[in-house]
Amino acid sequence: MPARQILELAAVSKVYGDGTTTVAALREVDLMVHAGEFVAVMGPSGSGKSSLLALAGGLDSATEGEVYVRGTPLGRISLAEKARLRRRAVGYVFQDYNLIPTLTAAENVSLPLELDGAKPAKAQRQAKDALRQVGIEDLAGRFLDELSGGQQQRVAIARAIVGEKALILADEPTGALDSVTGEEIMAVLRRRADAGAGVVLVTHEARHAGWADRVVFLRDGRVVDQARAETDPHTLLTDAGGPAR
Ligand SMILES: Nc1ncnc2c1ncn2[C@@H]1O[C@H](COP(=O)(O)OP(=O)(O)OP(=O)(O)O)[C@@H](O)[C@H]1O
Repeated sequence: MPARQILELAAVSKVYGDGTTTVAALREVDLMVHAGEFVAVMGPSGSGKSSLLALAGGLDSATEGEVYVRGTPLGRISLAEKARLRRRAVGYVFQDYNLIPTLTAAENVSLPLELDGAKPAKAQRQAKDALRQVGIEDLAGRFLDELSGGQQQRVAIARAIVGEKALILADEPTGALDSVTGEEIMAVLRRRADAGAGVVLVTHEARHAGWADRVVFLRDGRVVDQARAETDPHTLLTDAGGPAR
């Protein structure tokens, strides 16, 4: 049986702005991520990595092409349906965390589940488990402003993995973490993929890409290379100076 498709970008282009000030952030990108697959996206600054992730998570819309999450075309459903799909199926780690400062760590993680109708006791249990996976279970009752930057980043990761999301999208999720904790987070993402999630990680760190099944390399909004992770990701970085496709 073919692996279940979790995410597909089909000829997706993204243009920001209009008139004379347009920026083509993505150009006809095709990408498929299956259940159980961990894909790393690498590329120079401005190559379109965050744009790709935002489109995959339904936070922004494609200018051309279509994004499918579990087979649902995001461009052809209502905003309410998109919000529901995002809450249920997609975990997103934002670069700037996007946490709610007036809530505790545990509340930040359980809130999306409760908004989606989960019973509070179950949501709190799942939140605690997610915090345990990222190594900060003991900080569950702390408010956000009582946490360090790295601890807040771990709360953001816990919120993305809670409730067994089908698709986990992580934009540079370890910037505030020391290298040992960063590796632990990679192991958490790897485990989520092994349990059946599709995982897409944007990273500058070749070391982290080593946890992925596949590395997608972007340049000027185009996919220029896809390598199995056995390829040393450094090779991709040094090849970046070659001609665009
Ligand atoms: N909201 C926006 N409005 C206008 N241009 C944008 C917007 N967001 C991104 N861009 C432009 O689109 C291009 C791709 O940006 P994007 O943030 O996706 O790249 P990136 O590879 O994630 O970069 P970095 O590694 O620096 O985070 C860049 O030229 C950027 O300036």
